[in-house]
Amino acid sequence: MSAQVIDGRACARVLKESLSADVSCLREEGAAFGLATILVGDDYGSAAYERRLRRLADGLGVPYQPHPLPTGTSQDELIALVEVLNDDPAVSGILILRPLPAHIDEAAVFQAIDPRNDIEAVHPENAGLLALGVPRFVPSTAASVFHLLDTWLDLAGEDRADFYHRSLIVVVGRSNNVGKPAISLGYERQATVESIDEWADRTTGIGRHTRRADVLIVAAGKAGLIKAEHVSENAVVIDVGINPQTGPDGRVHMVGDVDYASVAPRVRAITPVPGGVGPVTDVWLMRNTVLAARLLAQHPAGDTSALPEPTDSLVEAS
Ligand SMILES: Nc1nc(=O)c2c([nH]1)NC[C@@H]1CN(c3ccc(C(=O)N[C@@H](CCC(=O)O)C(=O)O)cc3)C=[N+]21
Repeated sequence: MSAQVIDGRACARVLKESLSADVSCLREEGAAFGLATILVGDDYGSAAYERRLRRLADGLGVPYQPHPLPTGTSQDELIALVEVLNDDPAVSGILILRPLPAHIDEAAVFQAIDPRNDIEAVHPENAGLLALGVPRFVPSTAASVFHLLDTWLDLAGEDRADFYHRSLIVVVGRSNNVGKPAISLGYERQATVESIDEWADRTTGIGRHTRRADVLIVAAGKAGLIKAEHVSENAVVIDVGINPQTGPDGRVHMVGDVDYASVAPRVRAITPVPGGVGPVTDVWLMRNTVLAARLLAQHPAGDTSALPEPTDSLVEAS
């Protein structure tokens, strides 16, 4: 039996339609909104992602400001740009692409973002709210992982609450932008959550942990890390990895952290790369940009003493 393929592109199309309606609403209301991205240097994955966002913003009619900066940009210059964007009424969401060059202290830059514009929840206030289970913004990649899971459960006729409640979710990778938020979202669903990284068990290997997973979320950034021997037959596998790899034809293409050819025939369901988590992430970021506009409309610039209480309506679509 081969796994069910969880179709990220189809899922993204549905999200995009409802987002289109939200964008029209914002326009009618005359609300200012838009996405600003900052890309320092020329990281391959970040540049590819930035191009995707540019196209999507265009297609949806979301005003888009790209800010490409040279690798040598200083931390002070970067923070100065963030402060300009914080005060720009035409910017509701700010995305700083990672990784930043080594001479820049990421945490210092993230702290400079106005929490109301912080659509990836990298500012300590928003990261803290997420960890406490009352998120203002849910970071787009982790949000997409659980949106795909929720949607697949509905299609499979599984009761969401019951499924999560009896499931062990194993998250491979502990990054601030994917692994840690995914753990929080798993907790929120009352699942049992285990967090490991690729070094979790140098002597016995990661299989001892991953083989027990009902849901395996892989965000380690290592091509082909998860092979058939690492998964159980009932597992639902979500592959967050997007690793550039040069094919025999000399062209670069993206591969996941899961060795799809060996794993897919063995498990219950799996997301492909490309066409899995990635396309949903793109749309979710736009969605957060629209949510940020609503938040800003309620609390205009200068009103920093009264940051809004996070509410459910600003967090989850369904
Ligand atoms: N602060 C920050 N947040 C990020 O979320 C972030 C980042 N920095 N830096 C770069 C990586 C990369 N990333 C991608 C997201 C979607 C696709 C995507 O949609 N990929 C398509 C196409 C892949 C292909 O080209 O074959 C797919 O998976 O189907 C790709 C890459 C987000 N990143």
